[in-house]
This record gives sequence, C-alpha cells and structure tokens, in this order.
Amino acid sequence: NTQAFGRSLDRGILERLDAGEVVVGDGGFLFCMEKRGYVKAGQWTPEVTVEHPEAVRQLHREFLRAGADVMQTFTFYASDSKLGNRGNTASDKIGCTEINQAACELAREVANEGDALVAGNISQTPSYMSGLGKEVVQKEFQQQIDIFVKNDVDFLIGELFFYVEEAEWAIEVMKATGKPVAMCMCVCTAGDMEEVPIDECAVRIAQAGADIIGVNCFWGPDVCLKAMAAIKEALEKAGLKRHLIVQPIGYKTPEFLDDSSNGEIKKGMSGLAEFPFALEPRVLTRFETQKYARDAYNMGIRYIGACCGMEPYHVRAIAEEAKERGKLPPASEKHGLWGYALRQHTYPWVRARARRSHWENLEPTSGRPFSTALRKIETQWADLSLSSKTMQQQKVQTTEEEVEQLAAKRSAVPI
Ligand SMILES: N[C@@H](CCSCCCCC(=O)O)C(=O)O
Ligand SMILES: [Zn+2]
Repeated sequence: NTQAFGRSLDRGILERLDAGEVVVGDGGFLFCMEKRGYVKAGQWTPEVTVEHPEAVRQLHREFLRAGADVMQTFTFYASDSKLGNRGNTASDKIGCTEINQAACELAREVANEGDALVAGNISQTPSYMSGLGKEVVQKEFQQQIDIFVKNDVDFLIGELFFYVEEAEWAIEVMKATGKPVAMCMCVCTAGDMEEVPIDECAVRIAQAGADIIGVNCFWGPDVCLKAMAAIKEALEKAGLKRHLIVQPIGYKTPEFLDDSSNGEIKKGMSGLAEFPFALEPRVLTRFETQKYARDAYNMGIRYIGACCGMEPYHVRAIAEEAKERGKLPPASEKHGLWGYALRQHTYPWVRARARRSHWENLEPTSGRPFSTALRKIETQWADLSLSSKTMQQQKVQTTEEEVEQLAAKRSAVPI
C-alpha cells in the first residue's frame, strides 16, 4: 500500500466502498458555523476559512472525533458567482481562490490527524440559475476544482444540485480530474426543478460518470430515504451499478412525504416558514439519528452522512450505529450508548433513564403548547424552472421594496 502525501492510497473512497465498508460523512458545516457566528445566513458562504481558520479547524476536528471518515472541504457555495451574489462582498474582498485554498489546507490538516479522506466540495451556482449557460457555469466549477486538484483531494463531491443538467455539467468537469466523483442532487420523489423525474435524474447522473450517487439536504431522513429507494431502483433497472450516498438534514420534515404537491415539496426545509431561524423544534435526537443510520444501512447505502442541522453528536450517533465498522469513534469515550452514562448521575430519577427502552420508545415533547405539529407548505413559487425566472439571481443586494413584494405574494398564507 504505497504512501503518498502521508496517507495510504489503497484506502481511497472507492476502495472502502468496494470493500463494503460503511463510510460516515461529516455534518452540516454551514448551519453549525452560522450558529457559532462565523457564517452569515442568507449568503451562507464559507469565507470563514480565511477570516477564522481556527473555527473551521475546530469543527473539522469535532466531526473527526465524532467518527466522520470524510472531511468535506468547506467550499460549499464557494463558487465565484455565489461569493458575489445579491450584495455578498466575499468575492471582491477575499476571493474565490483564497477561500477554496484555505479550506483544502484545513480539511487535509485535520484528515491527517485521523484516517479520514478529503472531499473537494462544489455546489449549485447562481450563474446556472440565471441561465448564463454551460461555458460560464463549468468555468466556475473548474476554478474550484483546479484548487482541489492542486491540493490533491481524495475525491470530489457535488451537493445541492436542484437541476440534473447542472449536475451533469459539474460531473463532466469533475470526471476530467480522474478522481472519484460523488454527486448528491437535492431532489425528492417529485423530481428535479425542471420536472425531470427522479429516476431519470439518477440514470443521467450515473451515465455522466458519477461513481457515488444520492441526495443531500432539504429534507429529513424519512423523505431522503424515500428518494434513495427510487434512485436505487432506477439504477438497478438500468443495470447501472453505483455506490449510494445519503446526507439528510437533521430536522424532521414529515410534511414532505406526500409528494403529490409537486413543486411545493421541492423547496424542502427552505419552504417552511421556520426556515432558517426557527427549525429547532424539529431537530432529530441522537436516537432518531441512529435509527436513520440503520435504515440507510438496511437499504444498502454505505456512504451515510449528514447535512444542515446535524451537529457532531448526530455524526457520532451514525458512527455508533454503524457497528459493522468494528470500532467506536473517539467521542464515544464521553458517551454511553442508549443513555448508559446516566448510571453515573447523582439523581435517582435520572439514573432511572439509563436504559435503551426509555430512549427508544420516547416521543419527545416540544414544550410549545401553541405550536402545531406540521406546517402548511407555501404555494406561491410552484414553477421553479429556469424559464420561469423564479430562481434568477443578481449581484446587487435585494432591496427593501423587493422584500415587501415577495412578502405580499405570501401574505395570503397564515404564518
Ligand atoms: N456540505 C454542506 C452542505 C450544505 S447544504 C446547504 C443548504 C443551504 C440552503 C440555502 O441556501 O438556504 C454543509 O455541510 O454545510
Ligand atoms: Zn444542507
């Protein structure tokens, strides 16, 4: 097993997945960093890799300690057009190259502290949403990917692709590097935002050359695993053997299991009135996260990760559930599976909960007597196709007047 850059080359992502190993993904970096005051919601861009590298290093370390086998470079939304979208100054003030370079160094530094791999992360672009075309969009992907290649990341991962066409364009640029390619579309069983059915999305992504295929974000485990079942079936029917990846959000979103409302469910959590600052009542418990990991494993998914809302303790739950790995993560030193650590508690009524049956059967209360369980999904933005211009972007800041116009569109819907 030849060594290069301090890691064993025969333990790459495909070698691990081909061997049937479970690969634990990292968690929701953007949301964690926003809650910690290092990422600004709205723009959601990762200039913190240059502004406060210590914060990024620390969070990578927390995910590594929790059992993550992959350190995704914190380069999500770090395309040039996103860093300069709607008044964001990160592109002008710091720059795409510096942000992506710093992210690669931080991810590799922490990955080398364990046996983790580094994945160069790209994502959807405002340029695509504004219909600027293949050449402009691929040039932006190339700018990030050149930096990933220069830093010799172990593989590439695309995330949050709403449109299968943009995902295909991304895969074309990713494949040219010769590195393994993972593609997570942001689709559920209602299909992509141009009405391309999910089974067609899966086949097109596979045929474009992705080695690892799945979904990330926008929906909780239940909705994402329903999408993964459709993707798995489509690939099997087409005779396309690929590895499967799933990275759901850490929030419960049962409203979206009904995919009949079509356009509405495609907005996922972003379509909820609570998004992004009041989703806390929906946060998954560590035990619900364990159940998600087991359900994913039972479906044949071996790259089991996490997205927005999933903190390091959620990733630890995934790693602890994946007993097939034959090891517990370092953070389990400070955790007792199924509450066993409570045997050391000073209060007898708490020690009474140091058993699996208590936690496995608990339906947590919300503490909010006036809250309803589910949200009626807004219906104003049903057509998300490029031709509808609904997703059109701009460099200048959204004005007060524009916000009022958007709010007027939805005022008919009870908050
Ligand atoms: N790997 C990334 C995935 C982020 S998915 C972010 C969705 C943001 C939606 C929005 O723009 O509001 C991460 O961990 O942050
Ligand atoms: Zn996410």
